[in-house]
Amino acid sequence: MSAAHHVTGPVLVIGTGLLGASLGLGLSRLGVEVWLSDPSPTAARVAQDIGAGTVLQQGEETVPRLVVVAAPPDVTADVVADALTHYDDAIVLDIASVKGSILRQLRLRCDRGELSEQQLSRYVGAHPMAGREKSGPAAARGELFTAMPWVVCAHATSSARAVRAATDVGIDLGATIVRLSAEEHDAAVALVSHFPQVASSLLASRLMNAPGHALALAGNGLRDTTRIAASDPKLWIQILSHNSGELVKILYGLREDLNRLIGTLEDPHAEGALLDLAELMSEGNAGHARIPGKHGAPPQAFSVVTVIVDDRPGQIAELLTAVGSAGVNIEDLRMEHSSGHDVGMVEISVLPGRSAELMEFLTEREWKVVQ
Ligand SMILES: NC(=O)C1=CN([C@@H]2O[C@H](COP(=O)(O)OP(=O)(O)OC[C@H]3O[C@@H](n4cnc5c(N)ncnc54)[C@H](O)[C@@H]3O)[C@@H](O)[C@H]2O)C=CC1
Ligand SMILES: O=C(O)C(=O)Cc1ccc(O)cc1
Repeated sequence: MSAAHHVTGPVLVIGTGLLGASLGLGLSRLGVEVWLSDPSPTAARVAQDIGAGTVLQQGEETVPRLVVVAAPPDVTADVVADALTHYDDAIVLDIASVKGSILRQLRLRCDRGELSEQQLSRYVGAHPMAGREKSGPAAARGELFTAMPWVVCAHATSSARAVRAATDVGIDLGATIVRLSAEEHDAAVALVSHFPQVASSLLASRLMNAPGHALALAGNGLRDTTRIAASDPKLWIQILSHNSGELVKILYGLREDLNRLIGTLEDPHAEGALLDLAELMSEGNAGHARIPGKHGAPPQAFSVVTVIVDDRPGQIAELLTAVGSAGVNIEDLRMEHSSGHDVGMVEISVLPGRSAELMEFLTEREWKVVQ
């Protein structure tokens, strides 16, 4: 398939894991010529097999217009520097989750004379705020970046051509462009990505020795808050250590809040203790309400219509078809199974103005709507 796009190939993707293969897949589908390279021949072959591009064979030369480095953060600066040196006209972009440490390593190379200013001007950092808990090319999705933020971090001497290319990749992949400096980026992701990862891992680690009967009671609250605890430790060790300065500032604040909470709960009957707890909860409500909705839209509270379905093949598909024929858009969907029962609860989030008519529509068609 070939569609209108801004990126001009050939594009060389170095590192063909989850992110590199997803990017290759997205650009290949638009008709851009994509070459793939990875020290793991298996990762490169799998990426090729899913349609992310063509493996660049050992010793084979290409003249890419754009190089995208999608390697782990630890090696990203080295791979970027090699690409800037080897391909003397290509724009080089990296998509690692941290930006400041990579830029600092590249600047150091300039200071040492290992990289010229002209070479550094062809580099721009980027970061798609899109991913999965899985790694490797087999988990790649061409639409991974659609409607997700794509941060472009131009540095003081990035050329206009390099910034344009980094932006064009995001636009072609359907992402939403955000421009930040590397410092602004690292402070922002420490708060909205790295801290949630640590919080989720800390929370889930409390479950390691939990008795089976306690885990059997787990509901969506626990599943929601521990989802990203399943992330790849190899990658996250690198992300957290590269952005430790920003993350530690947030953890100091958390430590203060935790100390305050522990103090309150140690004596919940003390004067002011309940007010303290109420404040904690309402501060949480206020923070949660500030998280933007889908596609960066303002936060929006949806109404949830809950339907009980039999746990048998085809039920969900029938329910979704019914919602579609009611002409109501599904904003979010989740399903809960109660263990030991052969029914499931489907929670359908819709715009608040549409829930009453959807409930009536489904009830009339004999769906078991929870009133
Ligand atoms: N996983 C996620 O959700 C997100 C990851 N990122 C960033 O994308 C980059 C790649 O992450 P994933 O694709 O998730 O990891 P991955 O583990 O799925 O893939 C990484 C690939 O890099 C290759 N690699 C290792 N050393 C290399 C080297 N020296 N040169 C070239 N390739 C090398 C590996 O063989 C592997 O195929 C990382 O920098 C990560 O911070 C960015 C946004 C989201
Ligand atoms: O799954 C999620 O909620 C994520 O936030 C995924 C993610 C992981 C790492 C990144 O650098 C960017 C995005």
